[in-house]
Amino acid sequence: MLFSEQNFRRGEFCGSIEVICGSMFSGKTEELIRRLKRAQIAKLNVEIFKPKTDTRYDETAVVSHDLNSIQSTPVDSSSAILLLGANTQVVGIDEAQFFDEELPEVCNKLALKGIRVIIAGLDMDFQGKPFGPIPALLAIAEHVTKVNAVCMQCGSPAVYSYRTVVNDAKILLGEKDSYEPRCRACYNALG
Ligand SMILES: Nc1ncnc2c1ncn2[C@@H]1O[C@H](COP(=O)(O)OP(=O)(O)O)[C@@H](O)[C@H]1O
Ligand SMILES: Cc1cn([C@H]2C[C@H](O)[C@@H](COP(=O)(O)O)O2)c(=O)[nH]c1=O
Ligand SMILES: [Zn+2]
Repeated sequence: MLFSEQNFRRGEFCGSIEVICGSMFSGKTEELIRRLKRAQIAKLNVEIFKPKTDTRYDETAVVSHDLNSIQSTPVDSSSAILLLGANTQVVGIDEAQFFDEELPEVCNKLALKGIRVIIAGLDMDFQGKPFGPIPALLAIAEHVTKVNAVCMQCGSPAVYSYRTVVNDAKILLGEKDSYEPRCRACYNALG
């Protein structure tokens, strides 16, 4: 589904929250970058944030698995997003699952200032459990896009991120070395 750059306007107000969720490799970051680059082309002021801890591909840029990228500001809490993003027109946030539980309220405050807030994050962790602030963000968003990866076992649409290494920690940064997207049947080893 394609998104227009402008929300329905009542007077000058155009704030909104969009969430892009799904498993690893489902295209969340690519969709986030696509929307943010279109906002930049439209000459809107855009501020992009990611968790400071996410240094997988780059210290500062948001980078997709296909190495598409866009510059961002790494921050260590959602309060920094409120501080640094309050005077812009569009705020983008990647890897939102790693932020604290205050993130939904921060996004709400930004949207109420008239800002278009676009968030990408994992809806489920490797155990298939809701991940961090994403469920609460899904509840308050105007627009939710759930994207699917391709199951690495059977080729069906994949909604789970299966961890291929033995490690029970909820947070374990990684890519194809430690995760593969799987469909419901393959994730649960059915059939
Ligand atoms: N199993 C897979 N299913 C879908 N895309 C995959 C898979 N493995 C690698 N990719 C690549 O990953 C890209 C998506 O990367 P990205 O947007 O960073 O995903 P996400 O942020 O959801 O992890 C796809 O365009 C595709 O080229
Ligand atoms: C499922 C799961 C993932 N992670 C980590 C692994 C990656 O570093 C990111 C997700 O990145 P992507 O852009 O969505 O591919 O999250 C984790 O720490 N714990 C998990 O359960
Ligand atoms: Zn499968």
